[in-house]
Amino acid sequence: MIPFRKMHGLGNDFVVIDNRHGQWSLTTDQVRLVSDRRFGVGCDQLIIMEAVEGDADLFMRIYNPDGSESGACGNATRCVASLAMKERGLDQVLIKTRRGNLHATAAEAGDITVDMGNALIDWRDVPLSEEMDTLSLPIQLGSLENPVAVGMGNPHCVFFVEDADSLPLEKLGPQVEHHPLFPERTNVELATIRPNGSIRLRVWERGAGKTLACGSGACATLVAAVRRGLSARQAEIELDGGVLKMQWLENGHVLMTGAVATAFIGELDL
Ligand SMILES: N[C@@H](CCC[C@H](N)C(=O)O)C(=O)O
Repeated sequence: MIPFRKMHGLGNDFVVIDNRHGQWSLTTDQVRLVSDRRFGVGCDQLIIMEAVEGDADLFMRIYNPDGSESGACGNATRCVASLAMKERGLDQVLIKTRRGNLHATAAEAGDITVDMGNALIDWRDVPLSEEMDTLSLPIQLGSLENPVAVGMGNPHCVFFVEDADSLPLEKLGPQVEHHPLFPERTNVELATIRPNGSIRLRVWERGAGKTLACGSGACATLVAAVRRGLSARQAEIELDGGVLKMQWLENGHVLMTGAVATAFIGELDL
C-alpha cells in the first residue's frame, strides 16, 4: 500500500506521494491509473516527493494524467512547499524541480508564495519548433489568433481575447496543445484583461485537459500581458478555482501567491 495525500491549489488537484525513502517506483500505466477519475483516485497531476542532495529540501516530480512528465507545476509547488514547511517548522523552503530550485515562503492567511524562476521568452527555451518572435505567433484558429509563447519550465501559449468565458476551451485547447509550432505540445491560456487591471484566465493543460487553475499558466499569462503592454507587472489573476496574486520582477523572476489545501489522506493498492 502506498500512502498519499490528496491536495489542491485553487481546485487544481494532486495526488502527492512521499517517496523520499525511494521505496516505490510507479510505471507509466500506474501513473495513468492513479490519475484517472474513473478508475483511480483521480487528479490533475500526480506528484512524487523525492530525496535530494544539496541545498534543496526535496525534489518534486510532476506527472500529467496521460503519463507525461512536466518541468513545472505552480499550484503543486505551493502544496508541497506547505508540507515541507510544516514538517520542518520553517516558513521557507527550497523545492527542486526539473527546471531548478524554487524558493517558497509562507505568506498571509496560510497562503504560500513561490518564486517560479525566470520567464523564458526565447523561442528555443519555450520551446518552439522554429525561430520566431515569441510575442506574436502565426497561429489562427477561429477567433483565436496571434498568441504569445512563454516558457516557465513548461510551454505556454497565451491568447488575449475579448471574453475568455464565451469560448469553447474544450474544443480549442486540444488543437492548440498539438499545434506543430510546439514540439513538446503546450499548455493553452485564454486571457481577458479586465478594466480594473485584473486578468480572467481559463487554462487547457497539456496532458491533463481543462483544469480549475494552473499556476505556471498564471505566470506565463502575466508575462505575456506585460510584454504586450496590457498589464502592470503586478496583477491578480482569476481562474475558475480562485485568485492568484502575481508579480513579474525586474530580474525576470515570477512570484505567485495563493492558497493550498489538503482534501484527504489515503492509500493506493497498486
Ligand atoms: N497544474 C500546473 C501545470 C501542470 C503541468 C502541465 N500540465 C504541463 O504539462 O506542463 C500548474 O499549476 O502550473
